[in-house]
Amino acid sequence: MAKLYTDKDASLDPIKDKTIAVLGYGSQGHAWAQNLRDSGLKVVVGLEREGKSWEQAKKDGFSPMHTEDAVKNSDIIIFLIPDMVQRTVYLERVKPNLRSGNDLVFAHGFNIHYRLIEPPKDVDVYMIAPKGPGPIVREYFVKGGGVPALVAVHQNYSGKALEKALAIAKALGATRAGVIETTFKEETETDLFGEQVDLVGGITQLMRSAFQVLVEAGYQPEIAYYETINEMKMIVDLIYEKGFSGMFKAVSDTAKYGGLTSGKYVIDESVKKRMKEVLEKIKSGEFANQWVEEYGKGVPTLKQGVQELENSLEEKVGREVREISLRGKPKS
Ligand SMILES: NC(=O)C1=CN([C@@H]2O[C@H](COP(=O)(O)OP(=O)(O)OC[C@H]3O[C@@H](n4cnc5c(N)ncnc54)[C@H](O)[C@@H]3O)[C@@H](O)[C@H]2O)C=CC1
Ligand SMILES: CC(=O)[C@](C)(O)C(=O)O
Ligand SMILES: [Mg+2]
Ligand SMILES: [Mg+2]
Repeated sequence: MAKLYTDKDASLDPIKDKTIAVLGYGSQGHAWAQNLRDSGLKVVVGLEREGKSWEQAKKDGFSPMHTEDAVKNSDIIIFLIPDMVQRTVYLERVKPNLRSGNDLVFAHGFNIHYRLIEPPKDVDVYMIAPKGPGPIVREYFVKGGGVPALVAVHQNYSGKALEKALAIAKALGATRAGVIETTFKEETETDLFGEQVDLVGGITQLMRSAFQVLVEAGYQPEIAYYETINEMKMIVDLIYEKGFSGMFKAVSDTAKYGGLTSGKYVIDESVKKRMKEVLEKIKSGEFANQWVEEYGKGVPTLKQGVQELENSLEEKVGREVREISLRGKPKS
């Protein structure tokens, strides 16, 4: 197994006297800023303008400042703004204020790997990539746990980049679980692949298609929602805690037999073949170019997709069904 870093392998010493700028106060930003502060580190929040994030940061006890001021006042600069925004913010606000010996830190390798950001030689460039959504990074930390993370070093000017990456991972709570070392290339390509074919894209489409088949066949939408979408969480929780075999142990033999046979019939080799095409587009940079172009046009495809999803029957039914399910979910 890959080397696993846990709490005992990481120390906050290399960064305890540094000031850390967290740029962005969204999904990851709010979690990092608060976790690092609660771990005793000196954190400033840097934002472009006064708005929703600014207000939220103030509510959480920070005194947010404009991006360039946060950069001027810090040693370590963490990019927790959307991937497509990072290049412009880097060129306009960060680079002009960067000092030799500063650190540029990322939660995902996109901008460095695809060379949208090309840092000068005299800074450290490293990454701590949590393998979970921002709100969970905060929630687990508050409850005494942590979301696992990957660390990677792109540029090691100080010779201490890995130690600092592990220190931040520790302050985030990630070493309470475990941290594995990777490269910017491996993290970027696998993260994009996972979210596209599986975590975000694949699972959504799988559940929606199953829901639609039942509804189109005349079954009640609420029944279809329970069966194809709502129950997924319980199945995934079992996989998360006990693996596929553990999940199989919890379901009936009928489900095991039908699942094994029909599962492989529906998700067959042709699906794997298209997954490989997706991976190739990620590796070649084609996906990155496509996304940059889409962003430049004002994200029309993204907007249309989100709109279609929001207006779908599965979302409408889901809002009603979730109320019922959440009522039964134990509070903890
Ligand atoms: N969302 C997640 O759970 C995960 C995100 N990541 C990575 O973390 C980084 C941050 O992602 P998220 O937290 O999802 O970002 P987000 O979309 O939640 O970021 C919102 C923040 O960025 C600021 N922002 C938005 N547009 C801006 C603009 N044009 N100029 C300047 N600031 C702007 C907002 O004011 C807000 O504070 C990305 O590199 C992402 O790939 C990595 C792991 C998981
Ligand atoms: C939450 C996460 O890890 C993702 C899916 O990769 C992301 O939000 O980019
Ligand atoms: Mg991810
Ligand atoms: Mg991602």
